[in-house]
Amino acid sequence: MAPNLSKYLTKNNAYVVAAAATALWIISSRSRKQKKSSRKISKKVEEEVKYMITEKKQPTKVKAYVDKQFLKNIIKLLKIAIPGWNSSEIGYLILIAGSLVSRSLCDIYVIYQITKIESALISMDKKRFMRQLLVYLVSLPFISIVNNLLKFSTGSLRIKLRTNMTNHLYEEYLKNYTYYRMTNLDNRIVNADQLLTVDIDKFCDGVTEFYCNTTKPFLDIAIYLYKLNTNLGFGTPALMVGYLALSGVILTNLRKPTGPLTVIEQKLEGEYRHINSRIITHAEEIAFYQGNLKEKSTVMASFNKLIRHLRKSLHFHVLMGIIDNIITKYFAFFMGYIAMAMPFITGSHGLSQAGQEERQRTYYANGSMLVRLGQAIGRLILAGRALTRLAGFTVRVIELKEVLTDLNDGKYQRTMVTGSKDVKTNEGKLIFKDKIIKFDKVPIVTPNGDVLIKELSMEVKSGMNVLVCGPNGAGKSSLFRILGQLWPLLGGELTKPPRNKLFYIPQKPYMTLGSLRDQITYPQSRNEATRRGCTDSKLREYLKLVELEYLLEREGGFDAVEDWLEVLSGGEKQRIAMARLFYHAPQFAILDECTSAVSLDVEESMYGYCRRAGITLLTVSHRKSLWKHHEFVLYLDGRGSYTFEPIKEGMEQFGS
Ligand SMILES: Nc1ncnc2c1ncn2[C@@H]1O[C@H](COP(=O)(O)OP(=O)(O)OP(=O)(O)O)[C@@H](O)[C@H]1O
Repeated sequence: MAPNLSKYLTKNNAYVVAAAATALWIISSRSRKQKKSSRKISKKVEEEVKYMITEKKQPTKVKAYVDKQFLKNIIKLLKIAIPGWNSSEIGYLILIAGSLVSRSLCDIYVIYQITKIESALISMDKKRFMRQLLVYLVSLPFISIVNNLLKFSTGSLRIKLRTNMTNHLYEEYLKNYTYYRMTNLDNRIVNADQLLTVDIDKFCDGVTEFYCNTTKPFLDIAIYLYKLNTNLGFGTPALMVGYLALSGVILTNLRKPTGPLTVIEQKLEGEYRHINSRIITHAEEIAFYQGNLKEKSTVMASFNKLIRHLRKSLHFHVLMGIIDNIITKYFAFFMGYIAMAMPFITGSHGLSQAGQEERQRTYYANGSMLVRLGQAIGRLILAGRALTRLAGFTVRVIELKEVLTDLNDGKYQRTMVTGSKDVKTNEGKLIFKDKIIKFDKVPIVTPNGDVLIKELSMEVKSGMNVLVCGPNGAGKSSLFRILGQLWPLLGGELTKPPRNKLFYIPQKPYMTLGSLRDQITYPQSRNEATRRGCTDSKLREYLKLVELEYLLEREGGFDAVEDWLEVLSGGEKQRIAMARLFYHAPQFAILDECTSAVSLDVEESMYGYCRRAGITLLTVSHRKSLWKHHEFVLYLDGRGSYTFEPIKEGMEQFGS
């Protein structure tokens, strides 16, 4: 067991080591100089390029330690990931423990079997040697199956945990308008995509890894302690366990920065991904502006920030790795020798009476077990490292979970523009009633707390189209965000039809992933459309009304699947949105400058159809041509005042 190191201490070896160390020192000092100058440049670029919304926030200290709070948080998350005591997840946990026990037992069996083979060999007993070798050979497939059973159970558990977490969080995220509110009303979470995809996965990986890394060593330690205690007495294993406890405490304290480093790493990864995805989304606009160099500087600033952090993290991990190695590997061996020597030196357990061969056999069998005990202790201490990293992911996922819960309860948190007041949420009264929209002293306030209109009162009955106009930034879209329940109702009383009877067509047309049919029936699926009794010939009629029938021939029918946001022109997308409106035929429709790219004659026929179909329109538009389709006009002056009156002959018409 004892390695003989002195044989390596030769003069030639000393020269080689000294030369290697000098070369290493020269290379590392050169690269340090280069890194310093490149870091200076990248830091300068970074300071010039301000790109993330969070940079407005006060820097907060990240707390992600293995402490009481971590325990509370992880229990909360595990309750989601493991739905109950009789769930399949518990089954997998038991299966993992079972396969770990079997693996440890297999290891012990292999130790004994090899000792028996060696003993037969030393005794020159050919028959016994062949028999033991055969027994060993026969047992090999079984041992291999046991080892891979562990792989299967850990893999399955990981998938199960991820599925449960993802289902739960998406359920919350895509409930009502939470996904909208997370980015528009609350600014605690910046890159929800990173959290929902990567961080959840890493959290589940961390949990599974930690469970395996601790269960196996725990079981190993229990089994080996029992065996060693019976073979060599209490002193030997007790010394090792004492060592485990002490080194665990020291390392947990030294590793404290791992959690916060992980949180920052994931945040920076999220920022970097977000900036990259923006380039993909807005490739055409950037290309027309030839904005590649500007985009490159932004993306590189984000990348450099990430790399600087990763480098800092790497230095910390390397340093910790050195300490970990010393404590968990080399010093553990040192302690192992002392523990093993105890019964031999003191002569306890009758070893002084035993013969040379018996002492040798005891040494090999127990020595191997002690090595494995040392390894198990080392692994347990190293599992602490995974735990500190898991603390980082736990902070990220729990923050997402808490923000989702808050948003679903109507609670928002936002860093306010200096000087603005905190926004109180949902203090107004919402009444659902068919065929009427009535604002009664409703304040129009932005999520930043800026009051656009102190109190708005107006009543729109079915059949009375309203044109909404006013300068940019007056609050036209904001008014509809409150009507559409995206923004909170802060006061007064709002009467409106239920959500499904009010349809909103935004300034930027949205096309979903899917077929041409899906674009018209969005957000309803094909099955829902069929259930409603909608046929393809009806859909063709809607396309004809907006003069898009040619798309059917061009794209290959209603089932054609394309990236419609890319394939269709601006005007075509707006016309599809109108066809969508005809399909849904709501009581009221809000048209927020959604026909700006549509030609006048098509616009004319679209408004005519809405009138015939009994869809009441609230239109935001700067086009004079639309006045004739409306009975009332709401004018917001941009300074906090408004007028709401019927459109009369000879009235001054705003717009172009
Ligand atoms: N999510 C938001 N958070 C904070 N402020 C916002 C938000 N959305 C809009 N605002 C602000 O509210 C004000 C009104 O915006 P709104 O979009 O309602 O204007 P609008 O009258 O529709 O303008 P336009 O004619 O340019 O579309 C603007 O000053 C805008 O900056």
